Amino acid sequence: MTTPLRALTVDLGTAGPGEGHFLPTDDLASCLTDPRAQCWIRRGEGHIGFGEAARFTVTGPERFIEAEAWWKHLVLEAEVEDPLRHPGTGPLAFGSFAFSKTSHHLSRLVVPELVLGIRDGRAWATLLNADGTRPSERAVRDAVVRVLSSPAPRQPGGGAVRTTAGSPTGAVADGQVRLGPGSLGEQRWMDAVAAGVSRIAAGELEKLVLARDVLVERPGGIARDAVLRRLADAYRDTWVYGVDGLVGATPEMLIQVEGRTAQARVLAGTLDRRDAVGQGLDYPERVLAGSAKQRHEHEIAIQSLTVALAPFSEAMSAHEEPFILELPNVFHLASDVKAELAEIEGHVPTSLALVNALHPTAAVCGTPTTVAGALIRELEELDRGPYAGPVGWLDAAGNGEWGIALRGGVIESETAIRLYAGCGIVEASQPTAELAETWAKFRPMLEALGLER
Ligand SMILES: C=C(O[C@@H]1C=C(C(=O)O)C=C[C@H]1O)C(=O)O
Repeated sequence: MTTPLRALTVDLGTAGPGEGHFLPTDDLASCLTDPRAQCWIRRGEGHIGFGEAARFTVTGPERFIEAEAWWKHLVLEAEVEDPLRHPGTGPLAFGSFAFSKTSHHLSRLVVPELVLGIRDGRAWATLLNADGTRPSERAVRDAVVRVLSSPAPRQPGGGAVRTTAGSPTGAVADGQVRLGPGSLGEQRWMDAVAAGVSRIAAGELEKLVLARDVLVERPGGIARDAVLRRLADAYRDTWVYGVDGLVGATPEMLIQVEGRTAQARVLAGTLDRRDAVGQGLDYPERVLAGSAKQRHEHEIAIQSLTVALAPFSEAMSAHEEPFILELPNVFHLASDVKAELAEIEGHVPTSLALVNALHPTAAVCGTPTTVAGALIRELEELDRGPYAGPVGWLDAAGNGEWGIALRGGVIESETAIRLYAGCGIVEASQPTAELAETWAKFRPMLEALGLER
């Protein structure tokens, strides 16, 4: 970068419908007017990025550190006017990182030209100029008006594909959405699970997470923006992410940093909601919190996070007992962990530095990490790409939110998207149950794509 970026953040006031609001909605997902927009949305708030001012791509074991160094340099050089100084205001990068250090997939930070955000009911926008000129307040407001008015938002399931009016899933009218196997068919994947169980029983490792992929082809086109809007609408308690071709709605937070406070949401232990129908209200509690297998799996996941976070923390707290996270497709055993970050050499670590220390947790890899990682490569026969890798954003101060890219997929062409789902395997795991669990985890994306299963 020869010319430093110049950024201006403008407070757009409270967001909401009706007179007196510059942003005429309090639901950020309805501002997903551009199919290529980058986004991070939860309960109608978050950020959407339009256009591109800068980008960094990287592979390998140092991907987080190299990306962090690039970002620090970029923002150090930039001229920033940010009267708000909230987490997410000022220059912001969306990011997605490969799960594996050996992946060919390009990890990336993408810095949009325009970021539109809502936080605690207040809207703001940041415009970045790459040509050395200072953005004016008028230019920021004009840019927001432009992205909101053109092109018009399409209907859910829209794009070139017509949808069946009144269909609860918006099933495609031409009935041509195809669901095909990924790198391993169902039987071979269950064989891999059985092999994983034997290796655990043999004492090689304690827990292993095995994933598989399926390919969805939609001849009328993958309507990326419509998929994201549907996920944001149906899965309000998840973080809905869209970074280039990677889209999904994750319930799992690797690390969230605001100033000196870091938070994580650890999940492990899953129950398909369909299996809970008619079983009584306390069924999820009994099956998840009351099961030694699920509690064991969960304990391993928490341990892996807290041990990795401890060197960066002055204090850490978590509830004694995990809680049940209720999503439209599954129940999870969940724990929130909060840490007060320590200053190291006069600085609080950036969210990306923490990602470097925490990824991969046992929730998506296993324990011990290196044994599980090698076994994943041996058994899955899959390059996970960005699936189960960190996805999120960071700002100039290092604040950020990095979810784990679960319950999502990668758009591979105009008409094809590859979906990924995995399960924690312990000694008591049964391949058929794990296969069923992957289908429950594919469900948010399948439904957003107009497929029911
Ligand atoms: C690996 C996935 O999910 C992870 C595995 C879970 C489990 O095995 O119970 C639960 C949540 C996630 O930590 C996935 O969704 O693909």
